[in-house]
Amino acid sequence: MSEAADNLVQLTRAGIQKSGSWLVRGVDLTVSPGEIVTLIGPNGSGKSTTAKMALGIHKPTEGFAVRRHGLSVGYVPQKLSIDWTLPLNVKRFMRLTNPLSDAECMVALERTGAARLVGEEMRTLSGGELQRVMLARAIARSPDLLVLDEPVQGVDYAGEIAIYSLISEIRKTIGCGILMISHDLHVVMAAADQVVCLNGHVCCRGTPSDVSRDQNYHQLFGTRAGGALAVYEHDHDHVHLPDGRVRHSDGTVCDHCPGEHDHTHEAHGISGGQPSDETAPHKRVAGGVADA
Ligand SMILES: Nc1ncnc2c1ncn2[C@@H]1O[C@H](COP(=O)(O)OP(=O)(O)OP(=O)(O)O)[C@@H](O)[C@H]1O
Repeated sequence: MSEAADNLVQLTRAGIQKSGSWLVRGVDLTVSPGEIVTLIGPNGSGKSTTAKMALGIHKPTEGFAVRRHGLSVGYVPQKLSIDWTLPLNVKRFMRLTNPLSDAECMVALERTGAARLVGEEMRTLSGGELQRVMLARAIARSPDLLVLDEPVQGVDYAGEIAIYSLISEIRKTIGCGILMISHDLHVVMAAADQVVCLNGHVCCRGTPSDVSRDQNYHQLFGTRAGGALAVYEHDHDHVHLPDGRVRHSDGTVCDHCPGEHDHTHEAHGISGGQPSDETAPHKRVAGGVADA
């Protein structure tokens, strides 16, 4: 079987023109099973339009969009067109477009950590809860391809990390390919296998570290780019030495320290250099998000 035939979706020189203007043009893109591809770019750069070409919602004006035969897709759109004044609980929402059994609803909600919300009114959910419910609805039928348009909107920073971790877990358990859109640069870059940076056309592309070093990426995002490709660092005010002792930031060393050490969690750009010796702060990737 050819490589192309293994792809869930493939865009080739794809573009969309409306009223004489190109919304996006010349996009080459593939998503394979188990792969996370992230579209980044400023507002209006064509991310949603590109995703909609991949989904088949928009037909390319030029180029091609090819989906694998019989492809099943789960989609979390950027906006829901729901009248929030009407009563609608989570279970009914899950079934709006999907004839799911109670058990199927619960399995999907459990997978996204939202089972306790099943009887809640949609309009009362927090940003993070809403995203988990939308994810549950999208994965309820174990799709081959999951398309997520801004999956962390309305979610605070800690919640973002949890959601990206969940997305990474979903990719592993379901084995689906994921096309994800974000204009956030920080954690999302580290969560992807491939990054496609759009600005009406493909500005640059590659692995997260390729893109973070690309001149075009830096020109597009300026100073924001420097802090991108964030991994979730766990910084300590102290260093654990190889012999088990602890050295504090003031240079003092002790054999055993009672009480808690101060730990802070921050996102840092990978380009800032990798810690390499025992003096480096402990470092881990947020929730295993960057695990390929
Ligand atoms: N149906 C349409 N008709 C005309 N123009 C459109 C249509 N849909 C999108 N556009 C325009 O195409 C451009 C790309 O829009 P798109 O929604 O794809 O961008 P985006 O990168 O997803 O933006 P954002 O980050 O703000 O969500 C924008 O200038 C938008 O106004």
